[in-house]
Amino acid sequence: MTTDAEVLARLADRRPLLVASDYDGVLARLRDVPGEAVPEPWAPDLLRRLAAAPDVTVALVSGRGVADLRTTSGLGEPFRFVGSHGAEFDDGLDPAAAAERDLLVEAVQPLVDAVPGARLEVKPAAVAVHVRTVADRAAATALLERAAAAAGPHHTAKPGKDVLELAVTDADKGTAVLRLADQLGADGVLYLGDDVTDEDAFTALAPRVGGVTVKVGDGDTAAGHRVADLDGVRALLEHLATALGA
Ligand SMILES: O=P(O)(O)OC[C@H]1O[C@H](O[C@H]2O[C@H](CO)[C@@H](O)[C@H](O)[C@H]2O)[C@H](O)[C@@H](O)[C@@H]1O
Repeated sequence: MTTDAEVLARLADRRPLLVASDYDGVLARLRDVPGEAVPEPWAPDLLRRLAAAPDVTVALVSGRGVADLRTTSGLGEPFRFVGSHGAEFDDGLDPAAAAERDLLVEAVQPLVDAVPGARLEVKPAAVAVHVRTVADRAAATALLERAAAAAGPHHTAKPGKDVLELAVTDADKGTAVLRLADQLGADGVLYLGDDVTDEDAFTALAPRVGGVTVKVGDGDTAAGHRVADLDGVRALLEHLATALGA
């Protein structure tokens, strides 16, 4: 960590500081069953260490609903939670979204039931069609296409790792992170993410002075920095904690 060490040292001097991280694939290893994706053993204590530093806020920013994110991660205070790809802040979501989502469930559930290994996850403002455990990859691709068509153009399709989410809002992680940063009056923002929907956050933060974005893993990205995997996330966050004196 040569250049990155300098970047992190400069970031640590900025307060208030927002440390925002995607969950799945960054703080928790990807698993076949979403409910089993618990945090890496090092993550809770390291995040608490960061959050204990003066004027530092740690936020989890996920495609999961906030309630699911809290349950699966086992995390609570003092962290902030942004769920449903930015549609949910800590707790709140427009109740009308649930009714709209139920219509999506009616349209998509029969398609999912027809493909062995596929699973439909029902979230506060979206449904997620999971195909990680579909052995027939052509059938998996076809299912995602059919689900997108069944949802129609008035829903927001968000592709991810072996998943297609169909959301009833057009919220994204970029606007959500900027909103949280503005709420906090943040002078510095760190954002880590591994998936397609994290690109919205990387892009939103790119022009921001004091914004540092980190892509986890391979693939094209708008992020300014990259780490290879979850061990790289751990090293980076430990480095930041040390720079913060935490
Ligand atoms: O924004 P994130 O925190 O990265 O959440 C994105 C989606 O993560 C979950 O799905 C992903 O992780 C699962 C568990 O490891 C894995 O089985 C699945 O293939 C991945 O796509 C979660 O289930 C979704 O609701 C999130 O939107």
